Amino acid sequence: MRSEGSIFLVGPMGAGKTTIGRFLADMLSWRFIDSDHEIELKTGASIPWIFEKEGEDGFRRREEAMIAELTQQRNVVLATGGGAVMRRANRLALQSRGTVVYLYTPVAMQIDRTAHDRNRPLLQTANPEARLRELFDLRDPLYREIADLIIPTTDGSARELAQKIMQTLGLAPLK
Ligand SMILES: Nc1ncnc2c1ncn2[C@@H]1O[C@H](COP(=O)(O)OP(=O)(O)O)[C@@H](O)[C@H]1O
Ligand SMILES: O=C(O)C1=C[C@@H](OP(=O)(O)O)[C@@H](O)[C@H](O)C1
Ligand SMILES: [Mg+2]
Repeated sequence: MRSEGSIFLVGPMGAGKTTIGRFLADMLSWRFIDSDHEIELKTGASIPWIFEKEGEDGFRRREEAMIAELTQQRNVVLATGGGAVMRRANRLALQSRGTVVYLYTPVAMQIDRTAHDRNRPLLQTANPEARLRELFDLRDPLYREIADLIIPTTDGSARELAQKIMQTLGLAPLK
């Protein structure tokens, strides 16, 4: 396991990648980058808009280009989107260029954390729970395949989980 370079957070929607990533970057005084946010800035459009106009394939193309770029940066905490691991090129980039942390989160908890958020196009369906279960079955093995570290998010606040990641990786807080 590498204790230098960058930290890449992977896991399903509602795992807390964006929230924990911010705390972690702040504690390490590293830059925080959210892949989805960067895609929105570069495209000048929201994630739902991209899915609507270009379909999931269009989004995945943009995401792959973004992950290729962002994984080259040093000393950053990168929150990926939940589906980034679906593309092999992304898995290779994440695995080879930094420390990958899988935020393991059961489906029931993902449901609780995403229920009121309309910004995840894949969950705008009659049965979001079934969709999350389907995605979990497909993706959990891929998250595990590239993870250097697996942190369950079932206990602890986002801040506490960021602290736990830092301690487990042997990284000292700068503040
Ligand atoms: N450990 C946690 N405990 C409670 N709520 C959390 C935790 N981590 C994240 N959340 C909440 O869950 C929601 C989804 O978090 P987010 O960081 O957007 O997840 P992701 O980026 O993995 O999809 C947010 O409202 C966030 O505040
Ligand atoms: O799981 C997915 O396929 C997606 C997860 C989202 O990011 P979060 O995991 O941060 O919600 C976002 O990239 C997009 O809506 C697709
Ligand atoms: Mg996110």
